[in-house]
Amino acid sequence: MAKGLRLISERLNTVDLVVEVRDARIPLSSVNPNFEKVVGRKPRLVIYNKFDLACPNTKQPLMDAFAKHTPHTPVLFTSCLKDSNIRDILTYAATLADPIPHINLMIVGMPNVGKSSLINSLRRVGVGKGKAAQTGAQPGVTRTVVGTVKVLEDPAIYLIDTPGVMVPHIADPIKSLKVAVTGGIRDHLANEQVMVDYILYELNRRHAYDYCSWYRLPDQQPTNDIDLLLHSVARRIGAVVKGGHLDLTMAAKFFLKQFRLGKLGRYTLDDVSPAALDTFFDQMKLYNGTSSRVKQSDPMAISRRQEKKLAKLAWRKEQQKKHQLGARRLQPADTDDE
Ligand SMILES: Nc1nc2c(ncn2[C@@H]2O[C@H](COP(=O)(O)OP(=O)(O)OP(=O)(O)O)[C@@H](O)[C@H]2O)c(=O)[nH]1
Repeated sequence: MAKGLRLISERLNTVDLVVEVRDARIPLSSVNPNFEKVVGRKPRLVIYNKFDLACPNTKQPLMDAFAKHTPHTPVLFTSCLKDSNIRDILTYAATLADPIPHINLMIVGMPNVGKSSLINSLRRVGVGKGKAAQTGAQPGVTRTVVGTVKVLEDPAIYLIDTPGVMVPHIADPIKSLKVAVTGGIRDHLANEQVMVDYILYELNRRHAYDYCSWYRLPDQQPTNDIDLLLHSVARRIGAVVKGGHLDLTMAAKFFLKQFRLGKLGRYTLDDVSPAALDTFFDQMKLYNGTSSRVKQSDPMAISRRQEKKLAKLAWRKEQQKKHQLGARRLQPADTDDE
């Protein structure tokens, strides 16, 4: 994480446009606040990738929020699998070509959001060339800066690939579950059955009950019981181990994969209501230093302020003491003078 941020900041001065890739299924949770501090006010294009897996209704509220809070930051919704809207990225980057003779783009984002896939899509669409970056279903495939790759001839546009940058510790357990179910955390670090339980909760909350018939749940009725679901899934896919027992881990892995492939439907797991988006943008402004408000949510910021305040108080007290001491020292002389 620290290495990733360091690599980004080292290359930043050679970059004309930062292309920040986010996962459209978790448009708020796939943002790394530390990254805001590093990239700050550099020209940026925000990409909501994997839009083919996200709820289509979330596009408009997100666009409205961008127009309201950061009107100079363009935002695009892409799918690297279908190369949809990829040309729009090149078209936007090309607008920077005057006066810059060739444009350097840097692709950044959390693990597994599709950075490498985007590089390959851009090359396919821009210069008709094949794979330049390795992709993978598990996070952390992009490890080092691959170098620069040309994605358009005229005007010349180059790309730098960077490793995914992950928040070191996501304090909010729901946020970390969202990142995990969308593939942002390596599966062996997150419990599959817990992830499936969360997906089940989200499906039920949305009354998305198709799973009941697909996996032949008893009486095709929705359930909150993860065991019941996993037993039905295991039976349906024939996940049986020695002795005829059902393999619930295999069932959980299967269900998770179905969700990630969009087979259970298109879902956006973050709240994109106007109020939630206002809060999100306000927080981001605090991180990248474009807000005049005090950073209440960051205890470090408060303690630093308090530290300064205390230092000021201590200095004043010191001055007062010196003053009093000086006054006391002067007193006898004054008396002498009398
Ligand atoms: N459905 C869908 N899948 C995508 C899309 N973009 C990428 N993927 C898949 O998501 C997975 C991760 O893609 P990568 O391009 O390797 O992601 P990355 O951000 O480079 O990942 P790291 O190397 O972990 O940083 C792969 O299985 C891709 O096929 C998309 O737009 N839609």
